[in-house]
Amino acid sequence: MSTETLNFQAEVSRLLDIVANSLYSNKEVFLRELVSNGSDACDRLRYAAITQPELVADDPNYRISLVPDAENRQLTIADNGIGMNRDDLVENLGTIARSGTLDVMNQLQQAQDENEKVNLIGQFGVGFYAAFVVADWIEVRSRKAGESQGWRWASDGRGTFTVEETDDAPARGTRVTLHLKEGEDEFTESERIKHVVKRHSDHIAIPIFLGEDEGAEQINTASALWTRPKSEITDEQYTEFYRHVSHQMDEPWMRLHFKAEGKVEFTCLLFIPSTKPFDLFDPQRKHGVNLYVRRVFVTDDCAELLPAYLRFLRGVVDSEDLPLNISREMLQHNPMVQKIHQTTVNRVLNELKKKANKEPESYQTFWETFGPVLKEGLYEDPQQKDSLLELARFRSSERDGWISLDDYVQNMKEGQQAIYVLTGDSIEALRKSPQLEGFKAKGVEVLLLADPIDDFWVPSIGEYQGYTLKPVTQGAAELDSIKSGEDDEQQERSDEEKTSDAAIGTLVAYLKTALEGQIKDVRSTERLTESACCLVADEGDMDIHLERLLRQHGRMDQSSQRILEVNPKHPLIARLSERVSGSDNGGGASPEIKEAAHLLLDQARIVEGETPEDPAAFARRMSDLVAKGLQTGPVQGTATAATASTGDEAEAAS
Ligand SMILES: Nc1ncnc2c1ncn2[C@@H]1O[C@H](COP(=O)(O)OP(=O)(O)OP(=O)(O)O)[C@@H](O)[C@H]1O
Repeated sequence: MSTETLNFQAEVSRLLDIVANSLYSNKEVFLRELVSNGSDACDRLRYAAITQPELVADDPNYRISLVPDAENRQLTIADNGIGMNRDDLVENLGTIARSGTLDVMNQLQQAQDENEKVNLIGQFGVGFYAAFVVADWIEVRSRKAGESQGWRWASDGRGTFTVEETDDAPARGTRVTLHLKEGEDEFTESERIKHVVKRHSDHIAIPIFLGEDEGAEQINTASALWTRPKSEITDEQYTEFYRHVSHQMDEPWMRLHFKAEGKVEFTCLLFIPSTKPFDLFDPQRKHGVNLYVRRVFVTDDCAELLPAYLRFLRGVVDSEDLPLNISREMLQHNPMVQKIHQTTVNRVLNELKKKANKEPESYQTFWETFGPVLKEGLYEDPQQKDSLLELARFRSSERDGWISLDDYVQNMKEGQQAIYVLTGDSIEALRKSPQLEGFKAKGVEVLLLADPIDDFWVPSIGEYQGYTLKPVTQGAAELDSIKSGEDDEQQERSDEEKTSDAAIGTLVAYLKTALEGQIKDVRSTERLTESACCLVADEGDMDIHLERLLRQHGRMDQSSQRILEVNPKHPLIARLSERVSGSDNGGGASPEIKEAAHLLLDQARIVEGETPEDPAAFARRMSDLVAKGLQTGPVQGTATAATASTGDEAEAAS
């Protein structure tokens, strides 16, 4: 078969440019990446050989060899792992098959800081392509285990690569030959190579040799890192291992290394990254923990091993008890896997609690990065609800920074029966929500929740320490029973206000009639202090923000009717009450007031982040009122009950 010349996927070409520039200061990592690929290839073959021992019969000892050739300025990285055939070469070394490719490419182009770029590249697993930082061109010769045909792939990393059959491939596995650029001779020097391997690849469990002949020297420890005693592992070795398993280049934020003994025996070496992996919100929600059985890699895709809400974990779980030839299907309902799952979740959550107590500031950065994922557990894992609630941190209407539920409970007012929450699209918008006004006036703290997941877990939580979690947008505001410490003043005000109770009652009745069919009810509220009106959900109805989210995602097509609450102390409402109840302007329902009723509802909808049901009618009403306001001349002073009615109504629309 003749030579095929193929184009790199467009993203690969762009990536190659970025890699060449941004990895340059850290170029020795190419060796780590290629050794890591060789090790993965051996791991995969070892697993395949459990059911097909003939694949390795003539060469059962896995190894990686680094072969420098100073004379020709070449370095070859060879492994006797699984190998690649033509299609594998084209697919693996010509494209980036990962989801989220474009996203990361865009982030890469926008990244300013070198470290940020290196980290993004690391998350992406550019692995192999890093070799173009030191090589002009690269040849890959490979023969897949169990196949007879060998293949040669070659490229100078400038847009195209070639693939052809070759007789010159290894008996099994892959040989990557780097034709080093001028000036990169250091990577043919034995001492330099040994140093780089010791530094970045000592944790690799497959032996790495310098040279291929009889006298080849093994230059790594070659025992699985997680099996070594903790006291013998340095921080650097842990970090390099983390980078190997996570394909990220950042520092791990936390590590957890333990051996579970008892009914089920296994070793765990887990890490939490310090930066967000680019696919954290990928719909597949896969975790990054590899399953090994007695040091043999089995799969990186055992969903049952860990819950999706811990998918930011990276590392390995190595079981002593599972059968080596276990299939995916068998893993699904395996009681040992379930036990490993439970034990590991408990250990991770406990470790997080310790971190939260000992290093609260560092814990907050973790929470900012992974809190939205951890919160998924609040409705997916009822067993861990209490632990997760203890770990959760929140923004609050009363304080800056993050607070825990315990902090909240300690700050509750006398008579307060619930933990109040408000969900929405952003913390900034929530801080301005009219629903908070009454709570703020009484100094009652409200938790502000702006992650999409919040709408889902809040209803499922029920209580924390005997207090119900309650959205402030739902039900009556219950503020009467909470003491603010200003009760005398409150008393005085309420005497004064009683006079207008009847008038407000009439307005409420009138609004109900005017807006019939559009709302469930109208009521006077204490919830508001500055705004004229707002919308709330009836007790037992779905939260307004949750409903909007579901509608946006096509999971719901109807919208529930809401309750319009009006603030009796607001000048506009007071003036409307007077007009409706009667003495001036003939009383009752003048067309002007009917228009105002619609404007009240529409402004409440707008504040809620919704659109008026009939935007054209809203615009017309508003223009009419403003025009009338202008005809009667400038409005004097601030809006009070004595202000011209048209001025008030114009304000209703603003
Ligand atoms: N020595 C090798 N033997 C067999 N396959 C290899 C080898 N080197 C690379 N590959 C294949 O090429 C793919 C891409 O390698 P690359 O180093 O670019 O990314 P990677 O981050 O290692 O990929 P992944 O994270 O998916 O393992 C690998 O996933 C593997 O399938």
